[in-house]
Amino acid sequence: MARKKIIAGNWKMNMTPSEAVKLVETLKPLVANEEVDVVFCVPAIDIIPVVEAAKGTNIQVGAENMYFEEKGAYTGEISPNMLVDAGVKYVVLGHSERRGYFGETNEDVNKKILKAFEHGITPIMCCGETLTQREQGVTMDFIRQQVKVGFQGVTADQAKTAVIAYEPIWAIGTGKTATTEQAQEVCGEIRKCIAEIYDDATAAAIRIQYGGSVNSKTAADLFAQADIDGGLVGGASLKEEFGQIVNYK
Ligand SMILES: O=C(CO)COP(=O)(O)O
Repeated sequence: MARKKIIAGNWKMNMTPSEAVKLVETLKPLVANEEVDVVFCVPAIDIIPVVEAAKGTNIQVGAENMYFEEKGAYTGEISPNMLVDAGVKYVVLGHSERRGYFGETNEDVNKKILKAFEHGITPIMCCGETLTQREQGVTMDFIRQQVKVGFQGVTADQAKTAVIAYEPIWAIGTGKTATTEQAQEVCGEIRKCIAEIYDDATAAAIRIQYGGSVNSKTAADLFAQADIDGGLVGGASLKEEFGQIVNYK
């Protein structure tokens, strides 16, 4: 069965709650497309107003992070239950900004992925290499490790529903999109890695996005690649352009 494309916006640390509601109102008619899954991953404080503003539309709401404990003395963190109760369906985990600025390890990401599944939230696990790693030819070794550790203890049935976002760090926020060939090559390798960990059926079901300076000009070519099932979009998800990306065909 063909995989349904999933096109997600990652707002990062942008949009106050009132700005968020305005943006949803603007984008609502533009992102209408039942053929793809449309997800807005928004800052924690925007989740409740965005869920409310998106009611009755095809927009699903995601979080940008989540903690791996159920509750308790973890000042500043957000639990899976809180997200579920607020109406969240997806959570971005292991974004390179969280790994880079906040020290998240593959092991942390793994704990979060397991917790997300336990609560019925679909993880969007990010992976991707730095420019130095690409130049050194260790891109796939690095990503394989991120995927292997990230998915430790995840069952095949869970993995089938997961989303992996391949985001080369050198392409994030730089305006430098990976070429379609580069993006397809790595996404194809990630799918092979899933086949090795699980089996062909799991590899065929899991959705793999590309992220890194995706825009309305590059989306169609990227999303037409055999192993690219959509995108994780930063900057362009905050603009009307996101409507063109969702309706890339
Ligand atoms: O990090 C990204 C999405 O998670 C990509 O961000 P940009 O689309 O702004 O490059």
